[in-house]
This record gives sequence, structure tokens and C-alpha cells, in this order.
Amino acid sequence: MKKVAVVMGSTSDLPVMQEAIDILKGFDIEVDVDIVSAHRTPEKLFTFSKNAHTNGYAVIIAGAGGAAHLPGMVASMSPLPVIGVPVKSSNSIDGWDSILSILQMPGGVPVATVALNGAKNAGILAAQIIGSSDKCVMDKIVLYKEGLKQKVIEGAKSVNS
Ligand SMILES: Nc1c(C(=O)O)ncn1[C@@H]1O[C@H](COP(=O)(O)O)[C@@H](O)[C@H]1O
Repeated sequence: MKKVAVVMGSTSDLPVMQEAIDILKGFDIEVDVDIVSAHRTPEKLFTFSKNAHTNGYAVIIAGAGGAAHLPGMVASMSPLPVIGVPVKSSNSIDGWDSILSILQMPGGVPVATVALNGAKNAGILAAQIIGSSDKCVMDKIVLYKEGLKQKVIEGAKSVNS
């Protein structure tokens, strides 16, 4: 099965990005994690992005805060689908700086952007992409969604009891 790469601009993003890692591991999908910064390690960014599709990855999740150029720059150099996670970093403008710099990509270079700090959804989306060609993962996603439904049903029962 193909792997997912989870990259982020700084170790300070890890508490947010950990949710993507955890949910992917819960679906038994192999994840490689690395710190890659468009601003601080541009050569590493180039090497990672250019080679990701021949290194066994199916999807890249990229998270960054502030002037979050990482996801877009990865998408500019990789043919793989890139999921962007805007991270609310300490000096951010309430996270809007990161949201807009990941979301507002030019035509032809998409980044599938999730909500602010939405790393969990990024992980689920990556699993769904893998699941579209892997029945074992798809079965786990079906079960996961069934679990979400049951939680709501149980919650509704407890409200009425
Ligand atoms: N946005 C980027 C990029 C990039 O886009 O390449 N590299 C680091 N950063 C972000 O800077 C914030 C502060 O980083 P530090 O905590 O290391 O100062 C982090 O949220 C990181 O993602």
C-alpha cells in the first residue's frame, strides 16, 4: 500500500499535525513525518517535493502557520494530491494569514485546504484518497463513518432519557 507524507514547517506545528498522524495510523496507513520549510530549508523542500511520487507516497499532507508557503510550494513541484493544513501559530493574525496563503492558490496548482488546525480531517481525507483504490482501507472508512453515526444516535437518546 502507498504511504502518506506528513510535512510541516516547524516542530512547533507538531501538536496540531499529530492528529493527522494519529488518525492515519488508526487506519493502518503508513506515515512518514518530516519538518520541511519553504523559507528555511528550500533545498530540502525541492528534493522532497520532486521525489515524493517515486518514493512510495500517494498523498502529501502539508501544514504550516503564518506566511504558509509550504503546501503551495510542495504542490507546485509534486504531481501528488496535496492537502494543506492551516496552523494557528503564536504570532499569527488569528490564523487568517495561514488560511489565506494556503487556500488562495492560482489556477492549475490546487491545494485541498482543510479548516484551521484541521489536521484530523486532513488525515481522513488522505485515507479516503488511498481507500478509493484499496478495499481494506475503504472498509475501515465505512466503519469509521458508521461509528460517527452511532455516536450521534446515542447522544440523541441520552438527551431524551
Ligand atoms: N509557514 C512556514 C514555513 C513555510 O511555509 O515554508 N516554514 C515555517 N513556517 C511557519 O512558521 C511558524 C513559526 O515557526 P517557529 O515556531 O519555528 O518560529 C510555524 O507555524 C511554521 O509552520
